[in-house]
Amino acid sequence: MNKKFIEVQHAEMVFETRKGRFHALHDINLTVAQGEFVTLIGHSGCGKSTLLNLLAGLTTATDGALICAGREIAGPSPERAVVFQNHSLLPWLSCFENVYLALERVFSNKESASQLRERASAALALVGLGAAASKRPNEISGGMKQRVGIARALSMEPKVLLMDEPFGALDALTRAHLQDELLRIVAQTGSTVVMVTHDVDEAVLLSDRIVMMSNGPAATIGDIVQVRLARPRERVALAHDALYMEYRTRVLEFLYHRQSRPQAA
Ligand SMILES: Nc1ncnc2c1ncn2[C@@H]1O[C@H](COP(=O)(O)OP(=O)(O)OP(=O)(O)O)[C@@H](O)[C@H]1O
Repeated sequence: MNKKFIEVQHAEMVFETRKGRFHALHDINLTVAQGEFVTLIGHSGCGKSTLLNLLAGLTTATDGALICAGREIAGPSPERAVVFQNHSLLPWLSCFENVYLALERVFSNKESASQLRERASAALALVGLGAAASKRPNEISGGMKQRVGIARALSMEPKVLLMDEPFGALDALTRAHLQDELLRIVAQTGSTVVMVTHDVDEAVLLSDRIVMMSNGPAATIGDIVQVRLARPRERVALAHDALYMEYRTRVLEFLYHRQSRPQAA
């Protein structure tokens, strides 16, 4: 297993704004092992999405280096699939067609239409949506829409799955259900995941490591918690687990004692 599958070295991000330069991220250093599940947590506006966007190649760091699978991240790539909070499905296409369209854009010159159809069906089955493949987004629930977004990302068989608060807009029960689904999917696919979250329980339940970011400007990694809870993880059993509580407390202490909420948030 490659322990340095993703490497972020001394990354800086400065935005040029109408009010001048805004130093969002400072000296970010992080390595992510292949198959590792890493969450980024921190107060609103600290730069979690900015860091995820750098990993996605949607923006470029103003300094430092970002490397994935031995190559510099120079732009977006299907190797690093992104799932956003807003599922961004095309409403006039079925679930199947939404996944298929994304596959066609990337792989149509390498794979036949029947191979792509197989891939799309397999990805929908993986997220438990095989039976809903022909439905349009307005015919399914918010949780199901988000699962289509995850299926679309997984259908690319990405090296890395980047998720920006993928369950942020869902109610608590749907969210819990999708977290369990994600645990199952990641166990099955062995995906490397970097996920932004605001939710401490979500971070402890899902992660191998929780990366805790300091408040901006010039936000950086304040501390990292290594979560040594055995997998598979079961949420009800963990609710009484002393180690789970300890990790939870460590993250809460970081967020509310060491980095209290910024005034403007
Ligand atoms: N394109 C941009 N131009 C200027 N400033 C930006 C830009 N993108 C982000 N910022 C600023 O960088 C900081 C970090 O933003 P970012 O969205 O990464 O935070 P976040 O931790 O993901 O927040 P939230 O949890 O609320 O989504 C914020 O102060 C934000 O205003």
